[in-house]
This record gives sequence, structure tokens and C-alpha cells, in this order.
Amino acid sequence: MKDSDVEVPAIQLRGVRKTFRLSEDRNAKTVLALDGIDLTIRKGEFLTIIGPSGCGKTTLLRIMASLEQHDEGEVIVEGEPVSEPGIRRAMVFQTFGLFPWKTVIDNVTFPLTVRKFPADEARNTAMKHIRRVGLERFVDAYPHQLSGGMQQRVGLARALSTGADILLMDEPFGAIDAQTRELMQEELLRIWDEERKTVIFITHDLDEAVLLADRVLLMSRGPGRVRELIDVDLPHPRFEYDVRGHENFAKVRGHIWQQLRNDLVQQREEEAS
Ligand SMILES: Nc1ncnc2c1ncn2[C@@H]1O[C@H](COP(=O)(O)OP(=O)(O)OP(=O)(O)O)[C@@H](O)[C@H]1O
Repeated sequence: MKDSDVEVPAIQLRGVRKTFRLSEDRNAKTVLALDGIDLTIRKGEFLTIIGPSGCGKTTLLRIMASLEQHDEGEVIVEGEPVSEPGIRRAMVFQTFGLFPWKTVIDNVTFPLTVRKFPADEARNTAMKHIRRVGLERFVDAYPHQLSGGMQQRVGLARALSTGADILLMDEPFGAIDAQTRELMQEELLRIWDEERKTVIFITHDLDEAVLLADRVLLMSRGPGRVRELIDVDLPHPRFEYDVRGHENFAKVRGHIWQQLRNDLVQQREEEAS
């Protein structure tokens, strides 16, 4: 086998450690948010991240996006060590991250305009993705005129428009009502099925973590570490098939819940003592 036959992973983390200082003061208290994270994410993989509140999920994702600097270790994107945000990675935030003073089309074209795309090309690319998420009737609307689910569709269209092949999603459906959330999950799975982008997706929702993922990264209670990587053996395309009724769904869900529950019980006991 030649070296070129070996697929380069989308993202590799080696020994990543991150400490936060709670104020500018050199003697201020510190929080160890992540410790010794080793992780390889395959190209085209859908990885969900779940773990107790405060275990470092967002910090980990922001480090993968180079929006946060790590203290130790290496972040390698498509074979290259990185320290700054780049066009191969796009973030989608829980709070949508839209400019309230810009229309839908201007929000979606924004990252392309910043990169000096010709106006026509930026608009055509943006329109293609706005159509894809079903918002063509709302191109001239402002974010406050849209529901939460629609605003998150704009966030998704913007991330897709950048052409990034790695989507870093921080609880993107966390602020959306339960039914819209199911629709958004279907839409995301459909897009993923068509384009096979690498998706790294934080969630607090156990069902969502299992439903969407090829693999679930279960993190341990702070300082954040990789507790377990769990393969999800469920058929595709999942949006056309009710995987919630599949025996593997219950098995994987039950296993993750057991681990999370242990962490929560332990935390309660420590707080009480
Ligand atoms: N800018 C910051 N300054 C100081 N401490 C921080 C900062 N950002 C995160 N932390 C701390 O780092 C730890 C990990 O935080 P992080 O937000 O990554 O966790 P999380 O798993 O995403 O949490 P949640 O599930 O509640 O969203 C927490 O103890 C948090 O208080």
C-alpha cells in the first residue's frame, strides 16, 4: 500500500491541554478545561460529542476551529498543523451567530464577501444554499422576522456556502422547539448524506447524539478527557428509516446513559459532602 492510499484524517488532536485563567492576574485561579485529548476524526465522519455540563465540549470544538488557543499539544487539520481559523472549517452556533442588521442573503454571503468573492458568485452560491434549506422566500428578511428554526437554517446555509468540508456545530438545535428540531435533524442528515462533509456536533440530547452519529465521543467530567468513543451501528439513510426503534439504538443509548448517570451521581455526592 502506498502512503497516498492512506486517507488523511479530517482532524487530529494530539495531547491537547487547555487551562483557563479566571482573571488577568498572574496569580489568579486556573481551571483545567481539557487534559491530554487524543482524537482522530475521519473524513466524512459524523461525530457527536456528549458529556456532563462544563466538561469542555465547547472548548474542544473552539480549539478545533482555532477560535481558542490550546496550551499544549497539536491540532492537525487535513494533515497540516493549524493555529488560526481557516476556510476548511465552519462553525454553526447555538445562538445562530447572525448579524441582526443584515438580511438573510447578506448574512449568508458575508463570509464570501470577506474573502473577496465577486458579488455575483457570492450571491449565486448563497442562493443555492438558501434554497437548499428552504428559505428562498425569506432572502430579504431580517433575523428577528424569522423563527429560531429558520434562523438556524440561515446559520447552516452560511456554513455550507463557505465550501468548508468540516462543519463544527455547537449545540445547533439546542434553542429550537422539539418538533422543528426533528425536522432540522432530518435536513442535516440529508445534507450530510449528499455531501459527506465531516460534521462534529455537540449535543446535550442523548437521542440526538445517537440518532445522528457514526461515532459518539463521550467526554468525562472536568477536566475534559476522552472517556469513550462509541461506534453507532445503525442503517443509513436514517431520515428515511425510524432508527429509534432499532435494537442498536436502545443498546448504544443505554450504554451512554449509564456512563453519564454515573458521572452525575458522583457529582451530586461530591457536592453534598
Ligand atoms: N473563557 C473562559 N474563561 C474561564 N473559564 C472558562 C472559559 N471558557 C470555559 N471555561 C471553563 O472551562 C470548563 C469547560 O467549559 P466548556 O464551556 O468548554 O464546557 P461545556 O462542556 O461546553 O459546558 P456546557 O455543557 O455547560 O455547555 C468549564 O469549567 C468552564 O467554566
